Amino acid sequence: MAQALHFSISTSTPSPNRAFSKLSSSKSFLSFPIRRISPNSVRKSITAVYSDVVSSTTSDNGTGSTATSLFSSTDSSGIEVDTVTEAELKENGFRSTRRTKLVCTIGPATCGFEQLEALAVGGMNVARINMCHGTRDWHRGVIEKVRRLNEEKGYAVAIMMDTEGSEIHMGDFGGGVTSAKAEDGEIWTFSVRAFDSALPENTINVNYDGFAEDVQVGDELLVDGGMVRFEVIEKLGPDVKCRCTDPGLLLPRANLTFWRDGSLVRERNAMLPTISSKDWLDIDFGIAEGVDFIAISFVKSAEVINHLKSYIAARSRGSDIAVIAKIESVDSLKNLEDIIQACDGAMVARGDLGAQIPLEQVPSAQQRIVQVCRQLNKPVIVASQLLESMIEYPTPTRAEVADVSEAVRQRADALMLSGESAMGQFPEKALTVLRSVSIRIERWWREEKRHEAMELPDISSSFSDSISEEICNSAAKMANNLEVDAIFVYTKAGHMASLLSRCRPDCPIFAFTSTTSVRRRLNLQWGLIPFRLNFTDDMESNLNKTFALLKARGMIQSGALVIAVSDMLQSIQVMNVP
Ligand SMILES: Nc1ncnc2c1ncn2[C@@H]1O[C@H](COP(=O)(O)OP(=O)(O)O)[C@@H](O)[C@H]1O
Ligand SMILES: C=C(OP(=O)(O)O)C(=O)O
Ligand SMILES: [K+]
Ligand SMILES: [Mg+2]
Repeated sequence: MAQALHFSISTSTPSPNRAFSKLSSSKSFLSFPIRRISPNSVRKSITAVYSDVVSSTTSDNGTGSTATSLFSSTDSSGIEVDTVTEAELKENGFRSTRRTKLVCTIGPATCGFEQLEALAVGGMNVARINMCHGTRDWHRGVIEKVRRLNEEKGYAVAIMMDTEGSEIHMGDFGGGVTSAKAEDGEIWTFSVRAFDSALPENTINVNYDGFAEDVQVGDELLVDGGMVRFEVIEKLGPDVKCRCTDPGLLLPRANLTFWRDGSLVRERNAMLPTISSKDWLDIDFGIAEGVDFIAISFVKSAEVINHLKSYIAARSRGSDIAVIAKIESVDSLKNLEDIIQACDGAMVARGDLGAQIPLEQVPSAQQRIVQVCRQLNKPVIVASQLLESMIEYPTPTRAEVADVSEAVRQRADALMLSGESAMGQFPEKALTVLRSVSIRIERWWREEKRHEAMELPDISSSFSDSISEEICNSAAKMANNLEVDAIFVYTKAGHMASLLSRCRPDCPIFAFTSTTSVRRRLNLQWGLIPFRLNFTDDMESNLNKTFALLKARGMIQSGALVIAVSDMLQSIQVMNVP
């Protein structure tokens, strides 16, 4: 098969601008010669066409839901983008758009339509529902409201369903009790008994039947990774009596770990399946509801991810639910590379991770997970306790702001709120803190011109993929060197968009996709501004159409310098907006 690369230059109407002076004065920013076709030409479009690839690249599986946003329902040839991004682009231009994505856990504090809308306005890209809590009907209600929000108001908020996993945790308190305080020295009973009426005082239900057998007198029992600690003092049949050694607040369904002689007791845990029978029912629910992401708790190995992916593929033909591996156990760290390779994205689930490894090792684990994900081109979310104090207080601690900054500086794809948005008193304020800290840090490194020199390994498995990868690496580098205003990528399944995101360029990446579900999924990835747009294989007409639509809405201005990349034509073009 002939696999030739052809480079061509196209020309268009002259207009004096920055690009021209840059292009004509630059030494040679590309390794191949650029032939001037017309001395008058100002717009140069350098196109590398690899024709054999056109048909074999990404196929558009799944048509996605037929979104009828207010902005497009009257005109199928229109462009769909959310009002927040539109306003941001109009007011601040390209460079100031936020690159780090934001995930909010939805709970009682945020499950109303107006509350969800306020989060969307505040920059929520993904709504997470945690199947540890609430009923399926409750979660269905949230999904419906997010869908309605997307359809009525033009958002593309994606839904992530997080499974419970089969780790050991406390039950609900019953009787509408939402928390309990354990005081120093108090005796509490942890029981596997099935209580038919209200729980006796200072009693906690444990979900794992083997609990009373597994623990030993003298063991240390950690609630929620050490937020509250107990010492086991006596075993009485199904009841385990414990003395509180570190007081604190007990929350329903908090995770339990037990430690013996300073190490985590894991033998029995290891026999529990990663995906429990309840999780499978929740997964069926997620597939039926068409969620965008399914996050799997306590992943131990790549096999479980592969298993789930083939299950989803068989169950939902053509759907593109992405599987997110939660890295929150010792085993998941041991098998990190294999797990990341197998999944579609990962979460640094610091809550449980901090209960399984010493706390002082969590930051280096986070750094490693973020780096491996970036190298293997999988989106990564940094989660848990980012703004924990904001569950109760309207301002974050300085330490929390520093932690958020560090995750942004590591160029994680996304930051996540848990309790802060699910049941805290200041969900919108917490989101505002994530947003403003992200924007500030991102601006800072652009001002300092800190391009990151991370070694990105080749990850392609075919020659065609290698071309896409090289094009994206080059386009991102060109974008930085030429200081372009934006990269445009026309992408069917989102692959080219994610390869560009992986390079973390200085400018935003406008990702145009014809599929609503792909648009939602791209919402999790760093630096991507996903638009839904019908486009063809004719790049010239795609670009003209895009420029016209974006200009009409005031989202770009004439003269802006843009690099366009496409996965149909495998091309790079540099041009000014006419
Ligand atoms: N669907 C829900 N219904 C009720 N409470 C919830 C729900 N989702 C989350 N929460 C509350 O928010 C807290 C933080 O959420 P999250 O971090 O997702 O769970 P967990 O603390 O179990 O790891 C939970 O402990 C719980 O109190
Ligand atoms: C995000 C986490 O998982 P969950 O909230 O489901 O425990 C975590 O442990 O940090
Ligand atoms: K969970
Ligand atoms: Mg967890």
